[in-house]
Amino acid sequence: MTITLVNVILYIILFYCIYSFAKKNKAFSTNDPPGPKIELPIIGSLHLLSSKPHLGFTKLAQKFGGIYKLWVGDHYTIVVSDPHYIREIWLKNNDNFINRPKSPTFTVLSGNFTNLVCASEKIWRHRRDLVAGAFTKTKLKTTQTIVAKQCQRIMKQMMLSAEKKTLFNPKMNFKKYSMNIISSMVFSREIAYDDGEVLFGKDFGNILKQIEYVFGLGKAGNPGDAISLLQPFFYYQMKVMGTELDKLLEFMKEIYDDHILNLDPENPKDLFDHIIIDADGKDLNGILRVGVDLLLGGTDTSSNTIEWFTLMMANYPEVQDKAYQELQYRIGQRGGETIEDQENCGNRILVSDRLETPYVNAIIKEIMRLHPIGPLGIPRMAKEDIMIGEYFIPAGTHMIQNIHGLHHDPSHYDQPESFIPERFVHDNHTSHYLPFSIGARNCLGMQVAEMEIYTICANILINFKIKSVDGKQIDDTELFGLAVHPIDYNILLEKRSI
Ligand code: HEM
Repeated sequence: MTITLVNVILYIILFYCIYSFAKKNKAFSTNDPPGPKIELPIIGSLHLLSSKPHLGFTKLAQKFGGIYKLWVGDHYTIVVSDPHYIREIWLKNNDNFINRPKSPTFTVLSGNFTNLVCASEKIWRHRRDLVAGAFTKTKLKTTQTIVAKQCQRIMKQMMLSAEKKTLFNPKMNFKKYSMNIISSMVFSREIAYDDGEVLFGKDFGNILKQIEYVFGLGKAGNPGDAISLLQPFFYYQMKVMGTELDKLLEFMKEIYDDHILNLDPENPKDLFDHIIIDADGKDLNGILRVGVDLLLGGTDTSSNTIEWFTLMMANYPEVQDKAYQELQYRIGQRGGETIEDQENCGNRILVSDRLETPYVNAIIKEIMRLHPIGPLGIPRMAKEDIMIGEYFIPAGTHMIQNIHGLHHDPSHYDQPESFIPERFVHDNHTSHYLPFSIGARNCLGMQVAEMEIYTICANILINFKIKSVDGKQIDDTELFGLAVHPIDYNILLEKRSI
C-alpha cells in the first residue's frame, strides 16, 4: 500500500516534470527572441542566475544580446537592456506593459494591487494622477526648502562626528536624511538623529524600523515568487509580511486622522493634505497605501545611492579633491559664501548651483550608472500579444528592464566596470542612462531624488574629506535586495577649512 502511494507520488512528479519541460521548451512563435536552448523542468533557467540576479541577467545579455527570453521558474520572461527596445516597450508601447506581475510578494506588499507602485492599470491611473497632481501642487520652492533644511540637519551630525573624530555610519544617517525629506514633504513629520532631539510626531522614528523590517521580508528573489510549487513553504513569511505591513497601515491611519482633524482645504500644508482633498473623502485604503508607498519608495532608494557616494568618494580621494575645487570655484563665482536666505538654511551649496557644477553632477551620474539601486527596475507584464520590432511577445510575459545591463554595456561605455566620472562631463549618455526607468510609469520621485542627492553630496564634498576607517579601500561588493546596497561600513570625516 505504502509502495503504491510512493509510486503514485513519483509518477505525479515525473508527469509534472515532463509537462513542465515540454511547456518551457516549446516556442511561442517563429519570432521569439533568442535565449537559452534548453529550459529545465520547474526551474527553467533559474540556475543561470545567482543570488545577485542582476549580474546573472547581464552575463546572459553578453551571450544573447540586448533582448532575450528565458524562463524564470514558472514565468516566461523577456529581459531587455538594448536602449532601442527599452524605448519601444516602456515608452512607445507603455500601455501594453503597464501592469506589474502578480507575484505573491507583490500581492501582499500591495494589498492585492490596491496601492500605487504595484497597482493594476485602472487603479494605477487614478493613484498616479492623485499623487502626481499632489507633487505638482507642492511648489518647487517648498521642496527645495525641505531638502535644504534636512541637509543642514545632517551636516550638523557630520560636523559633530568630524570634530569628535568618531566613526560616521552612512547607512543609518542617510536613511534618516531621506526619510525626513519624504516625511516632511508628505506628512509634515520628522524623525530625530539622536534621543535628545524633540520633534513634532515623536513616534515617527518607529516607522523607520518597521519599514526596514517590511523591506527585508519583501526582498526580491523570494523563490515562491518564481516557482508556485514552493509557495506553501513561504506562506509563513508572507503572513508575517502582511501583519507587519498592517502595522504600517495602522500607523498611517493615525497620521491620516491627524490630517483630517487639522485639514484646511483652502490651505493644504503638505502632500498628504493634497491627496486627501483630491480624493474627496473617498478611498481611505488607497490613501493609506499610497502613504506607505511613498515612505517605502522614498527612503531606501535615495539613501542607498548616497551610501554608494560616500563609499566611492572614500575610495577615490582624487575625485573628491577635484569636485571640491569645482565647488570652491562656484562659490567664488557667485560672490562668496554669503547667500543667507531662508531657502538656503545655512548650506554652502544650493540646488541652484547644480547647473554650474558639471563635475559633481558627473560623479553622481557615474555612481548611479555603476551601482543603480534598482538594477532590474520593477517588473512589468505584457497585457496582450504584441510584436516589438521583429520579436513576438505573448500576453502574460514578465518584462525586465535590465538597467544594470544597459549601464554596463561596453558598446555604450568604455571600461564599464571602472569608476570614471569624466565620461559624463561632455556626454550625457542620454539614450543609455536610465536609473529611474522611462515612460508613463517611470519613477514618480525622480525630481525629489535628484534634488536631495545633489544637495547632500555637494555639501558633503565642500565641507569634508571622506576617509575609510583603516586607510584601505572600502569593500564595494553589491548586496542584492529590493534596492542594491553596499555592505554596511563606517567612514571618518575630516573638516575642510573654509
Ligand atoms: C535614487 C533614487 C531612486 C531611484 C534610482 C528610483 C528608481 C525607480 C525605478 C527604476 C522605478 C520603476 C519604474 C518602472 O516601472 O518603470 C521606480 C518607481 C517608483 N518610484 Fe522611484 N526611485 C528613486 C527614488 C524615489 C523616491 C525618492 C520616491 C518617492 C518620493 C520614489 C517613488 C517611486 C514610485 C511611487 C514608483 C512607482 C511608480 C508607478 O508605479 O507609477 N522613488 N523608481
